Amino acid sequence: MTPEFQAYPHVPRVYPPGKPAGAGTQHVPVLIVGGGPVGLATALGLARHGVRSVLVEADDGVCTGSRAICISRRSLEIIERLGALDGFLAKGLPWAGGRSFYRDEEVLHFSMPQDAHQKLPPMVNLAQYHIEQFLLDAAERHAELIDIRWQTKVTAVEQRGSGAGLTLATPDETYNIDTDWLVAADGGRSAVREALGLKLQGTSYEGRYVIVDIHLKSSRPTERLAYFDPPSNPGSTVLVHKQPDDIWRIDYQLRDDEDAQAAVLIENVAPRVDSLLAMMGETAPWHPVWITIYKANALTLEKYRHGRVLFAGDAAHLVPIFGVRGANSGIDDADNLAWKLAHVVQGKSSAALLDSYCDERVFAAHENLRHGSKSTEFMAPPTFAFELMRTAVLGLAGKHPQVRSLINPRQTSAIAYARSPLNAADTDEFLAGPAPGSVLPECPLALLDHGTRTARHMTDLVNLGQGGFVGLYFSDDGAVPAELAAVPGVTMLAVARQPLQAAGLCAWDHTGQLFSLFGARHGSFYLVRPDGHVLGRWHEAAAAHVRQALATILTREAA
Ligand SMILES: O=C(O)CCc1cccc(O)c1
Repeated sequence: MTPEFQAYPHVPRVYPPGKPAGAGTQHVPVLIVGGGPVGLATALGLARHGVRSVLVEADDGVCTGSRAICISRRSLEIIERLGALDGFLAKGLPWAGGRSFYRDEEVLHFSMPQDAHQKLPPMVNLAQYHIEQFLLDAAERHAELIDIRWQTKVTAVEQRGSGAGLTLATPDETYNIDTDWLVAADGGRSAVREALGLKLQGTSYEGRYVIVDIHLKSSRPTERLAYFDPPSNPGSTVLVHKQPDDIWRIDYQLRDDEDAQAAVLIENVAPRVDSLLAMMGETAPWHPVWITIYKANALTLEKYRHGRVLFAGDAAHLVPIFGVRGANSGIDDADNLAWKLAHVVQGKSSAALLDSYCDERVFAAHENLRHGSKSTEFMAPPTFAFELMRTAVLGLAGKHPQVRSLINPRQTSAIAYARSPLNAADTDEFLAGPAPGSVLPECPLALLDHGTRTARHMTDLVNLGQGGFVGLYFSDDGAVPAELAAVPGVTMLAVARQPLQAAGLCAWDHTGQLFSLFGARHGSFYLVRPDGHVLGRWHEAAAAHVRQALATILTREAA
């Protein structure tokens, strides 16, 4: 019998059409198109700096259907800075690894980096409507800075030297709006990208996957399960992920000769799900919730800055789902863009800073596409040669651990901007620690704030900068030299072996690990950007080094 569809256990709020702020053409400093995770994260990032934005979204609320499902540790770090983490941790299902099977043999058991240093799980699973809802809840707490206009479509974009003019249409009216800066976070079918006549470049893969969300009660742990040529679905590749609320995501590969329209019909999906669940030993009744079809794309724009228009997320790049770099790379785009755009809007930096958004995030997209393409070529071999290689690897992996790394799904991880034009190149030799452009390694510490001690982690220190730069001065006793403490625009903290002379904020290395993790000695100094990437580091830092590194960013000449 064909199982009955069930609704997702989430009833999204329906918002009325947004309204223009008054009569005539309104002028706003920043207009964000797209109310998905990337648009919301950008608006929240700007709000953190006190920058107002108008966000327009074509739909009447958060998305229906579950799209992205895996949020990485790096994204969670960013989301914490945006003030939205609690819901992600309360609702999301944490996981740290997975298993791959070839026919009926387990050929890989992988773990993502996870140790006692970490504050956040390597990954949490939750539906995209949850992701959007938690970000939206945070945005609604900043209603004075974020003006969200639902049911608002972009029908025309005119680029100007000083910004852009847009025509917006709601079911009730059409109006014009001018903006100094336009952020296009309007997804894979971006209306802004279309209006500007820009094209994504790269590879579109032919292999098709059916994506099914089902409702199923099961006490299985949360892990990534990949089945290659399983007895339940011979010749196919199947991925299984657990989501909150007894929802399960199943992705299975279609044969080349299968008809796409027929493939998404429940009568054709149900037998495959039945046989998969039977193979897995799942006996509880299940119900389909959502079915769609997917083809992997590895595409990007060549530039993400086009004058006053900035592209982010799927509007800028389309990354294969395998390895979960889609939503996660978009959240990273938003994090990189928001502080830079805020600096420009507030007159602290010239518009040229936004070229580094393009440099860094286009570089990141190419890294993501490289890994995502390798994963796709393994999950859905595009040619006979790839197929042959995969069969050989899977056949050998059971007995030969050396080949197992080729099956590893290459899950997303933070990207180091090793060649960023912003980096202050190393002039001192560091034997360990994050190089300029890298993110901070995680480690527990004790934060002392004028005598009060709290348990914290390294990445929490980025938040103490309240959107600005943070200086970490490694010191035996917790004292920071007066000339460093006086550098404007930097929240200065001592990282102390023993906080005997600590005045103000001090990170006490109470477990004795921080100095070696950072390759630091007494006097070493790390300058950290608002997005947690290292700008520069020195063993004997002078205020002049820090001022010079900041000057690359905090210049006010017109671009
Ligand atoms: O585990 C993977 O590599 C992909 C998981 C995933 C992510 C987003 C959508 C989807 O259907 C599966």
